[in-house]
Amino acid sequence: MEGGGVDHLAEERQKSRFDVDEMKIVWAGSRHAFEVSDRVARLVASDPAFRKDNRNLLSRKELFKNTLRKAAYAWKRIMELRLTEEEAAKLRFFIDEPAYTDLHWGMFVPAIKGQGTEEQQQKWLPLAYKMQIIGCYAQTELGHGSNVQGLETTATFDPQTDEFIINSPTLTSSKWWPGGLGKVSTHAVAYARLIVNGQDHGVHGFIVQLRSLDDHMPLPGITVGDIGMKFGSGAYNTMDNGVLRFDHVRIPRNQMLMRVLQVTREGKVVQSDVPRQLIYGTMVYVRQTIVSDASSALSRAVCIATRYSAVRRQFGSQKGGPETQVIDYKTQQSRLFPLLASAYAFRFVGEWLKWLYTDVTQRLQANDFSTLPEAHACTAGLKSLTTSATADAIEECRKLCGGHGYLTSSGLPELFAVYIPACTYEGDNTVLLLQVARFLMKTVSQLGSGKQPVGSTAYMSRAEHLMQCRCSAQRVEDWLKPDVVLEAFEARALRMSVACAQNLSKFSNPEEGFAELSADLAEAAIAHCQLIVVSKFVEKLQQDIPGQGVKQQLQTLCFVYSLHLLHKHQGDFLSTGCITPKQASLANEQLRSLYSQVRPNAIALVDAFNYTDHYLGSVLGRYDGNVYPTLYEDAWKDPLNDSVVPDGYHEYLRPVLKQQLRNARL
Ligand SMILES: CCCCCCCCCCCCCCCCCCCCCCC/C=C/C(=O)SCCNC(=O)CCNC(=O)[C@H](O)C(C)(C)COP(=O)(O)OP(=O)(O)OC[C@H]1O[C@@H](n2cnc3c(N)ncnc32)[C@H](O)[C@@H]1OP(=O)(O)O
Ligand SMILES: Cc1cc2nc3c(=O)[nH]c(=O)nc-3n(C[C@H](O)[C@H](O)[C@H](O)COP(=O)(O)OP(=O)(O)OC[C@H]3O[C@@H](n4cnc5c(N)ncnc54)[C@H](O)[C@@H]3O)c2cc1C
Repeated sequence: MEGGGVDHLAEERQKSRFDVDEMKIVWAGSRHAFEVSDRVARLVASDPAFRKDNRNLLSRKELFKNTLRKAAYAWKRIMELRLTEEEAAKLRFFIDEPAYTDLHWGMFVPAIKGQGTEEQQQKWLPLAYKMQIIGCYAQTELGHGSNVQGLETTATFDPQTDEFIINSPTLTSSKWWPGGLGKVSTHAVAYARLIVNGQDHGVHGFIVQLRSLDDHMPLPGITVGDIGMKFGSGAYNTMDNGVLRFDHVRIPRNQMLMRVLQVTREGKVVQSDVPRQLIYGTMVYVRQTIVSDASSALSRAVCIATRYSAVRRQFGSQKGGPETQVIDYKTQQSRLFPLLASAYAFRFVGEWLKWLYTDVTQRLQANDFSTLPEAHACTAGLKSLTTSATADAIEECRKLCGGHGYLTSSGLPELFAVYIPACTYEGDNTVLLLQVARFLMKTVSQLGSGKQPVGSTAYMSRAEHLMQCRCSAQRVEDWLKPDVVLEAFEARALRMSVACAQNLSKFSNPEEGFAELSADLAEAAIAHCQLIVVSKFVEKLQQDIPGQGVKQQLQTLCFVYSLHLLHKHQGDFLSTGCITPKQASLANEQLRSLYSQVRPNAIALVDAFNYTDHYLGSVLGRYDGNVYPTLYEDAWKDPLNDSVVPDGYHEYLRPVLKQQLRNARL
């Protein structure tokens, strides 16, 4: 992608045995998606307004103002260039800076679309689309985040005035965390307990104006501000996560989002035939997008670590020749290549999840709610699995880059700091796994009742076979048979779920049992989610994939992903009797051989992500591999090097040195 100087990785690029340009298209999802992405990436990289290499040097105030500037400029460019929604989303992606716009477009707008009536959508969406109002998603409170039903903010209907009174009755009911709330949003979709005639109808969404559209001052009864610095110096501090308190704020009745439940002028509460879980619908949408984001963050870290591993040399010089590239160490390969394979695996499962989400949305519009539980379980489970794996992987990539990985200029510390809250926001990952476990226990309990499991649990319909089958792998090559691998993952997932269900049945109180067994249940949920990822990778390979050697590379990566998981979790596979110790050892032998096949293609496989140097933001991951001179030059740019003798020398250093001198003389 980058052009110019000497390419230190040219030799590596020549080693590859597949058509990188075709792989770029597979990675992007289609030729059209590739072209859009490539064009917008170049647009951002070439515009100095989107410079980001100074983020760590700015104070919080400067950083935030800089983000406001970028967002305004981005919006201006979107208008000037008449960018489509797809192009605007790519623009945001390559600008690579969390901002209030994420919550406006990613949660406020979808909440109104998903939970508002036609009339409400017609009123609010045009304003939001033109950014004449800016909104956030104010659900979490100081006292409750995971337990949404435990929220304390109230929305009490006043029949006299046809209004709701929004109130924060306690300190713990203060809204806490919503992005874009602290300093920017003019409006919020705020979640509050609906109280009508003294009766509590649970949590619902309300559109509340927070700030004046004239001078941006908070409206009467509103207390609002930023919650303070977060992990890392630049990182997520570009976002104004906020605190919000309501003191009996009045809003018109028609600002309650009423697709699920209506409150009439007379104060009658009318339940529509839409299930109340739709109130959680925005979270389902965002969890789905987070899975695709995981493959982006992971591929970015892997790209940096892979390129640098090919540049970096340590030990092994023969007769004064060059030392060994660290990428040639088997330990480096066994740590790095599964992460490379995971990036591709998450990409494909993300594509599938997007399809599933689109499908469920279309069904919901036609009042078919049957696939909602499946969509919830898949989005929750895959969000949890992919974000946990990605957060761990970014840190692993830092370690794979040795000492230089710890430098800000490697790009990895900031990526880590920005990424890790994904394990918490949109649902704590453990809480989400337990949602999947509930879904699995329900499915297992219905086996044999005549109700056929469908979708991601369809494999459970072969329970009789999967509970007793023995893995057929007898030779190393057998682990390259998709059916053999898939069956091992299916049997493991089912047996772990069934074991949990059997243990649960020993408890007279199911909720007590669920709490007691929750650690095992979370593991069963992970096994199920890993199976989904493996099976979607295998399905991807059944498609027609053009390009010389492209499909073969993907096959290799698919087996690296699967066999690496099998090796890592071999305790599960062995204890459930899905494979024997001998078969585990054969699988590991196959894995080693696959690493050797990945090695010559590694650089080309990360080039296929088509990341610009601007987006990567890493000296170690530069396309041309020209790492050392750039590291050296960059060091001198640090403000500490502005003066040869540091500020503070005369006050704090010289006296100490002089003191030592006197002591030494004594
Ligand atoms: C400078 C740059 C400028 C660029 C400018 C460019 C401008 C233009 C750009 C345009 C494009 C931009 C695009 C941006 C896109 C960005 C994407 C967004 C980014 C997101 C950032 C993240 C911010 C974070 C936000 C948040 O965190 S919001 C808060 C999230 N909170 C949670 O997730 C809470 C977790 N808790 C829960 O979900 C629930 O409470 C619970 C499920 C854990 C428990 O709930 P409850 O107690 O009610 O439930 P039960 O366990 O009893 O279950 C009851 C039944 O309901 C089912 N259920 C539960 N949840 C759901 C669900 N979600 N859907 C369906 N069904 C659900 C259960 O299964 C139970 O069912 P059953 O009864 O059948 O068993
Ligand atoms: C960067 C960031 C941005 C955010 N943006 C927004 C936003 O825009 N809007 C918004 O409304 N919110 C936002 N949030 C809030 C976020 O959604 C919550 O923090 C998240 O849902 C987790 O909830 P919690 O903080 O209550 O965690 P807790 O539930 O208090 O979790 C603490 C610990 O308890 C464990 N735990 C909790 N319940 C259970 C259980 N039932 N079983 C087992 N273990 C359990 C968890 O696993 C965790 O280890 C944001 C958060 C962050 C960090």
